[in-house]
Amino acid sequence: MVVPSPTSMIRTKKTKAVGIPTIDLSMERSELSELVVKACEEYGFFKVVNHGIPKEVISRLENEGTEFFSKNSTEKLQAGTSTPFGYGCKNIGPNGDKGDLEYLLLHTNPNSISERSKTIAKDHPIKFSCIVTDYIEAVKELACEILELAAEGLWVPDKSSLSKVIKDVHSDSVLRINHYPPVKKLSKDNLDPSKFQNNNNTIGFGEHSDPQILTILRSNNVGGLQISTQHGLWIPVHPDPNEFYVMVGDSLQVLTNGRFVSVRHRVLTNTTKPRMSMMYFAAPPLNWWISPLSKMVTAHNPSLYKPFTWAQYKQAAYALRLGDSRLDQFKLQKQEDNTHYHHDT
Ligand SMILES: C=C1C[C@]23C[C@@]1(O)CC[C@H]2[C@@]12CCC[C@@](C)(C(=O)O1)[C@H]2[C@@H]3C(=O)O
Ligand SMILES: O=C(O)CCC(=O)C(=O)O
Ligand SMILES: [Fe+2]
Repeated sequence: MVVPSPTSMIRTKKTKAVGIPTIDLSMERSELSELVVKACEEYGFFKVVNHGIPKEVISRLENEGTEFFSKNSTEKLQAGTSTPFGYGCKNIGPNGDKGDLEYLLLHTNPNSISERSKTIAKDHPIKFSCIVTDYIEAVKELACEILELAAEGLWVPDKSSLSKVIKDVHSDSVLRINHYPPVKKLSKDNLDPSKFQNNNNTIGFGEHSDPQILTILRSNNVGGLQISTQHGLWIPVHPDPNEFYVMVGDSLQVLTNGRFVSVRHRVLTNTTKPRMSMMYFAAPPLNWWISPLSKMVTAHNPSLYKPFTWAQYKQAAYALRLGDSRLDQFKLQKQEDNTHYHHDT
């Protein structure tokens, strides 16, 4: 069932109610797949309930995050600075983007996790590594389930055409744990009403879309996340520590030939409480080609994008600023005959 969550309901100037869809995964499959497609088309964002991920899998990772971020900065820096993996503070990405946060960015490859665990959790690396791996396995399953429902709802002949990409052992998926300390100070910047709707807050994580296929997000009970509608209206997302939010990434927008939209989002900091969020960014292997699924391309609906590999897209993303529309450089001109750019599925 898609229900607008009351706390995220806001009214536009036209007094139209907008609410973030909530999808109950215990529902009947054919109905579910339609709801997933609808939410991905309208918002590129939805909440899932009855996801089946045990509470302990989530709380163990949350406790590890709390323990890590409560260390002093010298200790945290010993985890290795984010280039791109490791510990980062204030700096987001390589091009000068700043946020009021600190984070741990980990590749989901098991060898990479066990290596990083030795510096992140020096006194219990094996336990840390198991907790991170268990969480990743659980959210990967959830991401696959959602991608299979999406494929079913789109009537793609091979239901696993999207999920198999992130199940691949060479998948380039990433886990990020963000910690936003409370920010009280009012700077000149956040008094500019053209920039932010809530001028009591500073930007924790600037506006952007995620480049990957799908993001599975979970946070503690502290809000701050906002999503942008396709009309540019910012909607606050109510925090729910027991549930997950799903975001369509740029790559899924391309795979569906623009039918699904990657959601632009940002985080405003809280003035009193720290926010902690965990994101699993489901990505293909580096050498994997991203282009619209053949089912999504017809003579009337030609391909909107030039094919590119995930490595090429990542390179483009890392060359740009956080908020840049990095898909623009892969868009095809409308008049070109581009029906042949698609995957054979
Ligand atoms: C400024 C940047 C940070 C980012 C890489 C980028 O150059 C542009 C995209 C950013 C983003 C957003 C989603 C999660 C993330 C890990 C990713 O893959 O792309 C971040 C990158 C990052 O924080 O390093
Ligand atoms: O911290 C959050 O809630 C979202 C952060 C985010 O968008 C990101 O890390 O890509
Ligand atoms: Fe994001």
